[in-house]
Amino acid sequence: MTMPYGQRLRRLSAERGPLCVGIDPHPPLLTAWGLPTSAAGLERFARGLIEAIGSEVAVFKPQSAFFETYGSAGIAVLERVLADLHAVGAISVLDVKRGDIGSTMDAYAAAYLADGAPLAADAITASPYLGFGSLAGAIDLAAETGRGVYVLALTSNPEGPQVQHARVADGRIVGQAILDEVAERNAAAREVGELGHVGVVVGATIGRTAADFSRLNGSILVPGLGAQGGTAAGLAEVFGDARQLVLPSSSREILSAGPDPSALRAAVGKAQAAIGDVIAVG
Ligand SMILES: O=c1ccn([C@@H]2O[C@H](COP(=O)(O)O)[C@@H](O)[C@H]2O)c(=O)[nH]1
Repeated sequence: MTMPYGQRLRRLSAERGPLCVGIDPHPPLLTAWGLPTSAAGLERFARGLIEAIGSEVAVFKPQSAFFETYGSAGIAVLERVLADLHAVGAISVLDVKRGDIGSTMDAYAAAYLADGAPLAADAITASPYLGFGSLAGAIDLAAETGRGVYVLALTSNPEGPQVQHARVADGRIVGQAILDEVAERNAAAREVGELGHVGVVVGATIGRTAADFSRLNGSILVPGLGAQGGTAAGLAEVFGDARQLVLPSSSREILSAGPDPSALRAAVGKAQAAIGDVIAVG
């Protein structure tokens, strides 16, 4: 039977360090790497990155938008990137931020979380803003197949609080209500001392927060480091005692060190050291 996502993530983070490298092939990055802004350039960028650092990083997060830009050719590259990540033993979190009515969400789940699906990843990002319950099919399928779902809770962008800080009927902010829903889905894993398979996305940029992560028992994917202004040192302030759950994610800051493989490895090493000073995984 496949190992549950939470266990796989814990094991690999302990081995390689808790770092997620985002694969965000922005056109200016392709140009800076001396590559054409085409599906061929995209492929050399993404697969060259994995060749350089794939065996040293626990988690990669391909950003689907940059692959979709090139249509079916870009999606074909994404399929090969997901296969490469599997081959180097890294965890893939496909950043697709899907969210829809339940019946359609089930189809997205079949596309990304079912065994044998061409675009199957180890986890996806999902949006709960059609209601947390609409994600139930994806969360259930992920549990069955040893995969994960990261639910947007408190995002890194400045517009996020307009929705995520609004109050629900009992006075909690929406972001906290999402954290609490995720905690409920992870409660059974908590009882057996394992990390649950439902994670959340919380930006490194949100600053000091009253959010309560104490019952979460799931991975906290934390984008916003580097290019958006978040720092590894700031993680302690944002997450306090929950920082053991944090999976910091960095895209442009690391990618801009390429294409030289040794420079990419140095950028990864630097990020891992800075994160290691704040988070000890065991
Ligand atoms: O709250 C969120 C959720 C997702 N993202 C995504 O992460 C990367 C960030 O890239 P950087 O270059 O490290 O800024 C990107 O794919 C976003 O779509 C996020 O930034 N914030």
